[in-house]
Amino acid sequence: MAQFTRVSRSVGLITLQNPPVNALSAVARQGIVDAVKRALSDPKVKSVVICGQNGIFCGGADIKEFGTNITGPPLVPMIHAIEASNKPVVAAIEGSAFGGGLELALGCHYRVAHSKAKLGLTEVTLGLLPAAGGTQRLPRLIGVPAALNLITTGRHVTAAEALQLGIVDQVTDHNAVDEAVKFALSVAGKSLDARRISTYPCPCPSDVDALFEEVMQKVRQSARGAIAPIACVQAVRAAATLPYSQGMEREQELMATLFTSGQARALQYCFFAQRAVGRWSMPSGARWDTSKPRSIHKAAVIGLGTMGRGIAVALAQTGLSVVAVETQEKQFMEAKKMVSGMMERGAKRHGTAPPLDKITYSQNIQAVADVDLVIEAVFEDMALKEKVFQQLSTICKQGTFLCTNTSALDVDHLASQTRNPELVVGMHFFAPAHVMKLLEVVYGPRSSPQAVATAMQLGKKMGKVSVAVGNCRGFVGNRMLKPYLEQALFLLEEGATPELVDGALEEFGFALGVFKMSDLSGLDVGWKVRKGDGLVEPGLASGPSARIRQGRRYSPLGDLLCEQGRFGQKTGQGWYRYDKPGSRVPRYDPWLHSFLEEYRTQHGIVARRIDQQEVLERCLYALINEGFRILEDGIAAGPEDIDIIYVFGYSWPRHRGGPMFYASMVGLAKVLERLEHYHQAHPDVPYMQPCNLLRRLVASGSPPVHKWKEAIKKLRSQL
Ligand SMILES: CC/C=C/CC(=O)SCCNC(=O)CCNC(=O)[C@H](O)C(C)(C)COP(=O)(O)OP(=O)(O)OC[C@H]1O[C@@H](n2cnc3c(N)ncnc32)[C@H](O)[C@@H]1OP(=O)(O)O
Repeated sequence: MAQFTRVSRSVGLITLQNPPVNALSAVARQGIVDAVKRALSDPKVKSVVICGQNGIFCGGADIKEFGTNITGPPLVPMIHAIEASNKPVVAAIEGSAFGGGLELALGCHYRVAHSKAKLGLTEVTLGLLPAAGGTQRLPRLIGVPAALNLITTGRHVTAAEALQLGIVDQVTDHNAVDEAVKFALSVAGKSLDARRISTYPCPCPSDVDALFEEVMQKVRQSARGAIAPIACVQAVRAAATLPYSQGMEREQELMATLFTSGQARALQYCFFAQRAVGRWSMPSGARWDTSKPRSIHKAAVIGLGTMGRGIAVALAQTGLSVVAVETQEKQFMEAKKMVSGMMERGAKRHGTAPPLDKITYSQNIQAVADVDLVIEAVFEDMALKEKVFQQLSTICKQGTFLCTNTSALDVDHLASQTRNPELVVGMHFFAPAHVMKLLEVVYGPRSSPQAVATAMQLGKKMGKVSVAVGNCRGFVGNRMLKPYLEQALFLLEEGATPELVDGALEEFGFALGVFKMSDLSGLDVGWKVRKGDGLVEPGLASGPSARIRQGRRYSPLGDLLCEQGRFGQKTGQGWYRYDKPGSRVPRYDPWLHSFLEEYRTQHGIVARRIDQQEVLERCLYALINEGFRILEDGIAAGPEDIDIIYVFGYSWPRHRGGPMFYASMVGLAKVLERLEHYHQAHPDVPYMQPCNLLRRLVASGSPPVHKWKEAIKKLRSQL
C-alpha cells in the first residue's frame, strides 16, 4: 500500500499504492508509517519524496471507512512524524491532492506539483473539516482569508493558483516525481527549522474579530443549514487565536461533532450516489458495462427557445460541431445573438476562446441530414413534436439518434412516429441547460441500450450528472414535483401563506421555497400544461366542483393568478410582488393576501393555523411517497437515482442527502405513519395514500437506504 525504494542513491521514494485514488485507508496509512520509519532509519537516505502511483497523489481519507470501526494508525500523528523528521520530505503532487491527501502534503517540508494537478481541502463537501491539521496549517501557510475561502468551500485550486497562494513551492510541466527527486537532492542536509508549517505564526489581518464575524455571516447565509462550513470557520479561528497545539485540540473537538452527524452521512451518501448513477441499468437487463456507446461528432438542436439555446451552447462547449435549427425568423435572429453572447460570457469566465465556429445556424430542418444525434427542443406540444420526429425520421442519415428534451411527454409515443424507435431517447435538460448539471436520460420500452449509453456518455462529456430513468409522465423529477406543488397550494387554501410555506422549505435548506421558485420559473408554464390536461375551468366558480377535477381535490389558485396576468417575476406579480417585471426580489403582496381571504370565504373554508412541521410533512412526504411509487414501477433503478436528480436538478439541500435518503433518516415507519394520517384527513388526495413499497419496506424492518435496491428486487420476486 506504500512502497519504499531508494532512487538517485540518497532519496527515499515512498509511493502510495491504493488504487484507484490512493485513498488513505488503514492499510495505506500503516504502509506510510512503515515506509517513513524505514526512510528515516536508513543512513543512506538523505531526503525523502512522497508520491502516489498512477499519476494521482492522494484522494484523501478513505471515505468508505467512515461509519465503520476505523483501525490502523491515525493520520494526525503520522503527519506530525513526517513534519518532525530531520530529513527533508518533499511531496510530489500529480493528479489530485484532496482532503487528507493535501494535509499529508502540508506536513511535508516542500511541495512540487505538476501543472495539471488540482489541490483542495474538500472535507467540507463531505460534511467534515480538514482534521488532520489542515485547518491549523493552511492559515499559517497562506494567511487566514485565503485559507477560510478554501476550507469553507472545499474548492479545487489549480497548481498555478496553489503556487500563487504559496501552497506549493514549485510547479512543473515535466514528470513531477522526477522533479521532486531533484528538489529533494537539492535540499538534503539543509535546515528544516523554517519548513515546519505547524511552527509558523498565523498571519492575521489586524481586525481579526471583524473578519471572522463577516465570514461567519456569509457562510451561515450560503450554508442554508449545513453545519460543516460553520465548524470550518470556528476551526480556522482557533488557528488565528490559539497556539498550534490548542488549535489542534479545537480542530479535533469540532471534527468529533461533525464526524457522526447526519449531515456528514448525507453528504458522503451523495458522493457515492453521484458515482453510482453512472452504473445505470434498464429493466431489460441492459447495463452501463455491457452497452457500447457510439461516438458523436456532429449534433443538432431543433428549436432555439430558452432550452434549445442552452443545449446548443453546452454541446458546442464540448467541442462538437452543432447545427442549430430554428424555423421562425424572429426567434432565429434573436437566438443567434443570444447564443453567441452566452458562449462569449462563458469563455470569459473560463479564460478560453468562445467556440463560436462550432455552431452553424439554419432555418431549414433539412440541415440536420448528416448529424449523428439530434436533440429536439421545440415547444412542449405533442402534436408539434410528433411532426418534428416524423420529419427527422426521413431527413436524418441512417442510424442518427433522435432525442427529445421534453420535460414530461411520452418518449415512446414520439419513438412510434419514427422508422427506428430504438434510436429514440429523452434527454431532459434543466434550465439554463448550459449551467444546470442534471440530465435525465429517458429510455422508452423500445430504446436500444446503445442509444441510452450514447446519451449517457454525451451527457458526461457535457459535464452533466446523467441519470437514466424510465418513461412515464414527468419522468422522475417532474412526476415527484407535482404532489409537492399541489400540497403547497392546498396549504394556502387551508390557511397558510406563501411566506409561511416558503419559510419552512427554506429553513429546511431549499434555496427558494416553492412559491418563489414558481414565480421564477413562470406560473404560465404549469397553467398551459393544466389547460392541455383539461383541468382549467375559467372564472372563480364556487361550490364543491370548483375544487374537484377528475374525482380528486384540485386547487385552481394558480389558474386564477394566471387569469389575472400574474405569471411571476416576468410580469412583476405572482405569489409575490416585484418592483418591476423581471425584478428578482420577492416582496409581500397585500393583494395576494386579500385574494386568498376572499377565495377562502367564497369556498366556505375557515382558515386554520398551520405550522412549519405540517408544511414540511405534507410537501415533502407527498413527494417522497411518489418517489416510492417510482421505485415500485421500476422507473428509477434505485433511491440514488432519485436523490441525485433532486440534489442536482431541484436544489434539494445536499446535506439532507436527497428525498429518499431523507426518508430513511426520518425513519420509514414515521413517514408511513404521517402519510396515513394525512391521507385519512384528505381522502380526496389519492397520492397521499402510502405506497405499497413503503409499507412493505417498513414491514421488512426498514432496511437502510443502500439495501433498498436489493430489498425491492426481493419483494418483486415474491409477487
Ligand atoms: C481525519 C480524517 C479526515 C479526512 C478528511 C478527508 O480526507 S475526506 C476525503 C477527502 N477527499 C475528497 O474529497 C476526494 C474525493 N474524491 C474525488 O474528488 C475524486 O474521486 C477524485 C479523487 C478527484 C478522482 O476523480 P475521478 O473522476 O478520477 O474518479 P471517481 O471520482 O469516479 O473515483 C474513482 C473511484 O474512487 C472512489 N473514491 C474516490 N475518492 C475516494 C476516497 N477518498 N475514498 C474512497 N473512495 C474514493 C470513488 O468512489 C470511485 O469508486 P466507485 O466505486 O466508482 O464509487
